[in-house]
Amino acid sequence: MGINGEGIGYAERQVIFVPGALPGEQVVAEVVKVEQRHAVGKLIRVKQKSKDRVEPPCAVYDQCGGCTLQHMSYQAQLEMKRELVREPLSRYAGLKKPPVEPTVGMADPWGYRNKAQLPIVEHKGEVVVGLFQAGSHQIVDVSGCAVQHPMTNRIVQEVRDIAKELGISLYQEKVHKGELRTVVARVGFETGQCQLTLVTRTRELSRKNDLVKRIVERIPEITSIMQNVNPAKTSLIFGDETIPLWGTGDIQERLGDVQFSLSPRAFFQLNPEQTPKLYNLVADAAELTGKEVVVDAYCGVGTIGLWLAPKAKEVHGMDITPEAIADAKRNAKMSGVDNARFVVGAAEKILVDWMKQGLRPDVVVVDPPRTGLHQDLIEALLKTAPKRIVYVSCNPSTLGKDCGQLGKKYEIKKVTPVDMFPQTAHVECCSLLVRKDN
Ligand SMILES: C[S@@+](CC[C@H](N)C(=O)[O-])C[C@H]1O[C@@H](n2cnc3c(N)ncnc32)[C@H](O)[C@@H]1O
Repeated sequence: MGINGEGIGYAERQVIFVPGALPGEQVVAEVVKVEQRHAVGKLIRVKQKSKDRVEPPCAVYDQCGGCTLQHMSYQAQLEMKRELVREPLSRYAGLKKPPVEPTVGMADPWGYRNKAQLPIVEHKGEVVVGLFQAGSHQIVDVSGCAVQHPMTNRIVQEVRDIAKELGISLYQEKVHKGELRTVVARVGFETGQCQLTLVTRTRELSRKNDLVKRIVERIPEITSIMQNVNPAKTSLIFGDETIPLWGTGDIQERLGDVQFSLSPRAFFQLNPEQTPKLYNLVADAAELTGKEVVVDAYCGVGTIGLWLAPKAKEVHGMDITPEAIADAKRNAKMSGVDNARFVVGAAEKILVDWMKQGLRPDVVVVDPPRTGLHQDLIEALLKTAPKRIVYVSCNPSTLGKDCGQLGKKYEIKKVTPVDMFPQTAHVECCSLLVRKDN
């Protein structure tokens, strides 16, 4: 299987990637693209079925492109993800037998997402909130999405209906006109609090007051309605300005003993059932005794740092997003943590500054975006050489490459994939790297 969940096979010795095909199957596929080293095929028919093939429950599975593995049994998905993590570790980090544990899965791998982030458009006279079909500008209505929490689906459906009733002006990408562009719905699984963010092209939003009034009437669970203004011609969701429309600005969420306050743009893990499992793996890997200085690099709203703080001497976190750091500071206060500090800035710069100021961390946790660690951070880690690095990654390929470099000084002891995104090919993992001369 490929990293996007495609089946990889051969057709007359030509390597061919076929989305929807599974290992061990024989399929009829139409070649739709030929690249230098491989072709891409569209699945027409399965001639010989894998035992792992299941009927995808979602009605728009073929069109949506959001999930890519609903046709594979959940157990097989978990095994495939373990393999997805193993492969780049042997390729880039030169490990003959990468120490990859079985993937930590969910008991019920549906309805797990706490946030929906969907464009709202007019399509053939209807208001549709959905995802663009892979490789096209055709929008598919996903308002009943099976991997979303039912509450985010409900908010999205209500906004869609109210926008239609009120004739709200909707954004048209082609001509860069219209007002409302994206609906972002977030729910706190533990607290039940709900946040709606309406992303608009303009500061003005016609019939804004009526829209807010109807939302509040129809969704009593809603606690926060915000407007984010994004005037740019861009595929990025959010702009720089966020205006409160109703209720509290942030919503509250709890993971274990830690309390979080979430502003609309702050990153927060999407799967609240799996997140504590991931953070417990980080805590196990860090092996804290209460004496350690811990750095939480790419800390977001402080989640991992605050999880570890009760067992550490002190925690130092940094993140490039100012709102996330503001949330992290508030979260520390709300959770009664007084041994953690959080600073705005690029991890690769801040860690070097802290080292110059004499900080010598025992454990560094890194949780970078999909692009992996910045080269300067890798060099700073090799220089400061903490005893342990705990690497949380959402991209096995950059994890493999970064471990290849860190391998100069570190042994990769244990890697545990965690299935944060069932039904998709994405996989998160927690890796423990221990200094070789330790
Ligand atoms: C995968 S998230 C991890 C957040 C957090 N550890 C968590 O578990 O919720 C990556 C974070 O890296 C931040 N980020 C991106 N580039 C960065 C950089 N160069 N330096 C510091 N933070 C960065 C983003 O703002 C985001 O919060």
